[in-house]
Amino acid sequence: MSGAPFLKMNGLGNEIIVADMRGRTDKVTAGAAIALDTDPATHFDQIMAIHDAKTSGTANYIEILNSDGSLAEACGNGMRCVTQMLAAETGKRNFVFETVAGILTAEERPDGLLTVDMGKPRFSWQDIPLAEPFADTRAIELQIGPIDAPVLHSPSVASMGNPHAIFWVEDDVWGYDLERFGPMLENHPIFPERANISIARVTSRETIVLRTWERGAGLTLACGTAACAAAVSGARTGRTGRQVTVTLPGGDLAVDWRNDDHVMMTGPAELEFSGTFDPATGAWSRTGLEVA
Ligand SMILES: N[C@@H](CCC[C@H](N)C(=O)O)C(=O)O
Repeated sequence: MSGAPFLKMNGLGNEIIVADMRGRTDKVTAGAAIALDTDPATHFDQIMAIHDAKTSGTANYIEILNSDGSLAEACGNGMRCVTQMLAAETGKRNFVFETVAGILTAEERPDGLLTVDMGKPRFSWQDIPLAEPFADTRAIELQIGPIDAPVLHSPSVASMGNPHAIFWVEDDVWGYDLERFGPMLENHPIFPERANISIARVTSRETIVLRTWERGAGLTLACGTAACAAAVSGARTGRTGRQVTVTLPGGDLAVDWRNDDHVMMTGPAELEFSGTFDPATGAWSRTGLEVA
C-alpha cells in the first residue's frame, strides 16, 4: 500500500505522532512504531492512528500505540493533538471519537486550547485491573524500597480507560528516582496489564504537581490520563477539590471532575512537522515544516 501522511505533534511535550490511516484497511504495526521511535527525528511517546469510523455518529476510530509497540486504551494529550489536526483540516470545533475504551467527545475552544471529555473514572480493582481484590483503591498495599522505610507506598489506583497508580508524596516530586522505580512498578505483578506510574504532590486544594512513568513509553514530559487519574484520586481521598490544575514537567493541564462523573481535561497541542510513512515498516520522509 502507499505511504500514509502523519503529523509530528506534542501535547505539553508528550511526543505524539498523528497517523492519518483514513481510507485504508491496514494498521500501524508494532514494528513500525518501534522503528519510528528509534529514529531521533520521529522519537515519540504515542502514535494516534486515525481510522475511518466504525460506529455511526462518530467521526473516526482512533487506535493508540505506545513507543514499545503495545496498544493503549486512552491518551489524553494525543486526543488533543488529533482534535487540533482535524479542527484545522475541517474548520469544525466539536468531534465525537471512538477508541477501544469507548466513545469520547473533544472540542477546540475559541482560545485555541483543546478540551477532551475523558469519560468516567473507574475505581474497582477488577476495572483497573489489579491481580487481587482490594476493597478500597484509594490506597492499596504496595511499596518500594526497604520494608521498614519504603520510598514510595500506598498508591491510589484508578482507570481512565488505562491503568494508573498515583504515589502521593509530601516533598519534591523530583527527589524520587522515577527512572529506576517506574519500570519496576509498571511491571509489578499486582498490575496484570502493567500500569502508568505517577508521583504526585498536592500543593493546595486546587493544585497538584505530577511526574509520570508511562506504561510502554517510559518517562514523559506530560501524561493527560495520569493528570486525570491524579485529579480524581486527589478528590476521592479528600486531598483536593474536583477542579484542579495539574503541573506536569511540560506544563499545566486543567482537570474538572464534573458532577456527572465525567472528567474534562483542557490543555494545548502543538504541530512540529509533517511527513509520510509506511505503516508496515516505519520508513518515513518529511513533507514540510509548520508552526502551529
Ligand atoms: N500519554 C498519554 C497516555 C498514553 C498511554 C499510556 N502510556 C498507557 O499505556 O496507558 C496521555 O496523555 O494520557
